Amino acid sequence: MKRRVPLDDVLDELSPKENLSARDEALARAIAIVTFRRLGTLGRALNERLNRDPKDERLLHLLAIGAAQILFLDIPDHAAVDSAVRLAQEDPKLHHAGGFINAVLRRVARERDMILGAQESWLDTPTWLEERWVKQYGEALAAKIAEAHRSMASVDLSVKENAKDWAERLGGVLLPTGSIRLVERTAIRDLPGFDEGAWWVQDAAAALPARLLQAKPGERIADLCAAPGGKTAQLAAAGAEVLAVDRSAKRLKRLEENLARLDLKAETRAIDAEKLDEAPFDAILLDAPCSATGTIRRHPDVAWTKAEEDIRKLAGLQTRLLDKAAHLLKPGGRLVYCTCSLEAEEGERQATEFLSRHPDFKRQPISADEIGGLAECLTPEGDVRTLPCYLVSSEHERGGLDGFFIARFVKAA
Ligand SMILES: C[S@@+](CC[C@H](N)C(=O)[O-])C[C@H]1O[C@@H](n2cnc3c(N)ncnc32)[C@H](O)[C@@H]1O
Repeated sequence: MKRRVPLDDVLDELSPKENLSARDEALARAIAIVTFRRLGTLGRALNERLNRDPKDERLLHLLAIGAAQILFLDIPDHAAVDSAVRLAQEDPKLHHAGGFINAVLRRVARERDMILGAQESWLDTPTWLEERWVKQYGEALAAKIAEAHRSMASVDLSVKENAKDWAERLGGVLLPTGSIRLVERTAIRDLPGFDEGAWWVQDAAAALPARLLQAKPGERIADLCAAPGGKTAQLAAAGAEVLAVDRSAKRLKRLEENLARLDLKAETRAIDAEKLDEAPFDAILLDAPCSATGTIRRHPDVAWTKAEEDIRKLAGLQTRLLDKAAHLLKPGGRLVYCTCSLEAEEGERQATEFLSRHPDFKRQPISADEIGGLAECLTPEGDVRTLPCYLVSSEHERGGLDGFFIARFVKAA
């Protein structure tokens, strides 16, 4: 959080060094994720139970991860307390703090019901994001977004074909948008169809942009920010000849591995899309880099590692990539722009400003039928705006959608 590095990157760096087993790594990840998800609740619970402000930051961190396990994970209280005390004892600066940690965490365990009973919608959201979302979505909807971020996201799959059959085989639910939602938590690699590459993990909202591009067999399509390749896979599965571009060679390698498992083909190019020089394409998908505030359910660290200035910088990059995409498109070609952000600067505003900069482009409004009838996800302009509090169903414990903005444009013939 201090270095403002995404949790996944930190864990990727630490796991090999610490030589963790897969089980321990999964536990470490779960503890870190829930600590970020409930950081506000944890901070308040601890503050109210500390009669002095601990000077040592690491002491606070140990208390927070201990309290996160006690309050939100299926870990016995004594194990959570013990591991926090042991970690303190191994630290020369904190070895004297064992008794204090023990007392505070045992009190958290005793007062669990009181802590969990007093939950306000906004407690786990940084103020700067709360202010933005209230301004953009209004008080009531914004509070629902904040509440949705408290729950884990569901696991959704995109299939190459026969979605209905696969939903049955996997014991999942076929969503109106065509994705399969898994009802029970399971190890993905052990599920039928993984080894044969019949499906891939992709949030139901993330599956919409490529579908809305309506790729046809043989069309030449550029996916300008392609890795790790969920959308490239959809375009290739539809029979298009895809050029998958990404600035990161490392992420593009993951895309290649993913496509190999799925037995799908695409040409790949590790290059900054702003520098791409190619003959014009029939269609372009631009899933631009963004603040990712639409994925906070999956990556709760985003809320605490991103800042307002990131949104400004990323919006500038999105604008440049949109202009580049406009240039790379054939007359009559289609462009789908999307970001997994809840912020208007990265979505609605980009679309409006793009149309005023490019009079040769028109918006091609999206209809409810194209997104499984989810009319609540359509803006008055005909763009798509999904939110984590949409598509929640009582049939399965976990619901929701990643927060995406999607607009579709056509270049004049
Ligand atoms: C939102 S992710 C793409 C996710 C991907 N479309 C999918 O569905 O799996 C954005 C990607 O853009 C890449 N990126 C960022 N800036 C770029 C640039 N200037 N040119 C090309 N790729 C870029 C990042 O490396 C990252 O992989």
